[in-house]
Amino acid sequence: MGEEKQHSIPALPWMRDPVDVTLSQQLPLHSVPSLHPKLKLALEEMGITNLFPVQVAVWHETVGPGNFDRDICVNSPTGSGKTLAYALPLVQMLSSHVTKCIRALVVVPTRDLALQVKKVFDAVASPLGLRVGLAVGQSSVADEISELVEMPAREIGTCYDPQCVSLPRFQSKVDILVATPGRLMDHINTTIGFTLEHLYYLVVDETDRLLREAYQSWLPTVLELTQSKDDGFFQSADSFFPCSVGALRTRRRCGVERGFKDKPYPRLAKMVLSATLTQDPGRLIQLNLHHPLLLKAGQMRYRLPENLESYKLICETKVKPLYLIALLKSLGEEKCLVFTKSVDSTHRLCKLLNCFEDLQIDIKEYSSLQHQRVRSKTLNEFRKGKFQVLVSSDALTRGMDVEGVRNVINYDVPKYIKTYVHRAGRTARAGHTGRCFTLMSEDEVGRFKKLMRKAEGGSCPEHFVPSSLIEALNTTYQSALTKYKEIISKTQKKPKD
Ligand SMILES: Nc1ncnc2c1ncn2[C@@H]1O[C@H](COP(=O)(O)OP(=O)(O)OP(=O)(O)O)[C@@H](O)[C@H]1O
Repeated sequence: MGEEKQHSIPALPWMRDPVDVTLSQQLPLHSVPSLHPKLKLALEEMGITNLFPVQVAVWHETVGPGNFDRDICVNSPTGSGKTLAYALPLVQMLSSHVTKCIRALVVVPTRDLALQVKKVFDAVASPLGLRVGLAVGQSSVADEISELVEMPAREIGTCYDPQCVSLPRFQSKVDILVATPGRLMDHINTTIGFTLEHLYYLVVDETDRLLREAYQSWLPTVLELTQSKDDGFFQSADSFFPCSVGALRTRRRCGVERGFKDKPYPRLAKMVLSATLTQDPGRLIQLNLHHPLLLKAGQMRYRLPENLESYKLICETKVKPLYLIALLKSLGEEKCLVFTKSVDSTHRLCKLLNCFEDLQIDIKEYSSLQHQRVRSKTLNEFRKGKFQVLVSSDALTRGMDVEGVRNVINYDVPKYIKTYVHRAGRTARAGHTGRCFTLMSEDEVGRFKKLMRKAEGGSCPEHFVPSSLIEALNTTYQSALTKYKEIISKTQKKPKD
């Protein structure tokens, strides 16, 4: 709740004077200073001709004159291109010195998001000879390990006892690791040969979400593991098996710490990003940021995408499904994402919608109750346009980039502006247009208006569905309701003893 409070002046001094990203212009690739020709080519193959403002600003602070002297915090709208904003400088900076060890770690909150981020990295990293790995628990641990760590050939008589004089040499197979916190911790705790000792860069995407949930203390663990050898942490040989680059001393970027009279010290360079970056000092302190620089879009704390139109649709609660169907019908064949308040509501709504006769709209459910494989399959089919409407709880709100989603519908009014920002942000991405409709009763209008005032671009006129459409669907709705109630009562009937 505390985080949702509107702080007009952030408590942290460095947050009060941000670089306004909206003042940067898009930049054609040929004008991007120092852009590696292979990276330029890779971007062109992705259909990218210009860098977006946030990408230009981050480039300037990392590869450009900023020289990554400060840790970078990015607060820019959904769909503004934050993934490439960090992927491009990381890939360019890592490509100058090729050695196989994990030198960049990107942590994201969910598996589907990690898969999406890896895809972006693959497109730009492989042309520069860099490999990207995944630690997300999509496959078995053994399969994942075999993709990440090169096992030493076992010779007769060798053992993996750390006390043993001739230690086996493990080697990382990847340069960049995209991970979710849970599986990352599994590898840290149990995978022999997995080390973050050589990490230069740490990216925490969807920072506010990741900082809210501690996930077995992943962040303090990563920070501790990547501390300078001078701190003595790595001097205990029995904590880790060395990798083949063990002799190579990681030369991280130097930062000049105040109070140490220009004495440089090795530091892990960090980038943290979100469309709704927390301002809570208690949360941000966990990141141990080095003279952080805030790159922010616009004046207000929350900003909606420029080409997003928000509408409210007022109806009585008991006829919400009918209005939803009428709205979906009126939107024709456009791809829509419908958000509900919970996993249960998603399931119930989907069941009810599928009781409508002759609806001629394909509707599927995406929920955390489903097995990951089912979820990923549903998402892939939705991406490919195999069905039109996906109903989801907030499991899908963060970061997911599905091409062609023209409409987002809030079946339930979001409680917080952050939730609205992330849900609505599944459309109107990368400069495209999009609409977000929120269904609500008269009673909810006041609270919703108050909520929307917290976001830049939060004007929200009323949308009307033609009453003729509502009337035409009413009979079908009544029979769908009856059918739905029958199904529910059947499933709830307990078997007799
Ligand atoms: N320079 C560019 N030119 C054209 N398209 C781009 C460019 N950069 C990114 N995109 C596209 O914009 C879309 C949104 O990018 P991305 O997913 O990185 O946004 P985001 O800011 O991380 O959003 P969110 O906050 O929702 O995670 C993607 O489809 C991506 O391919």
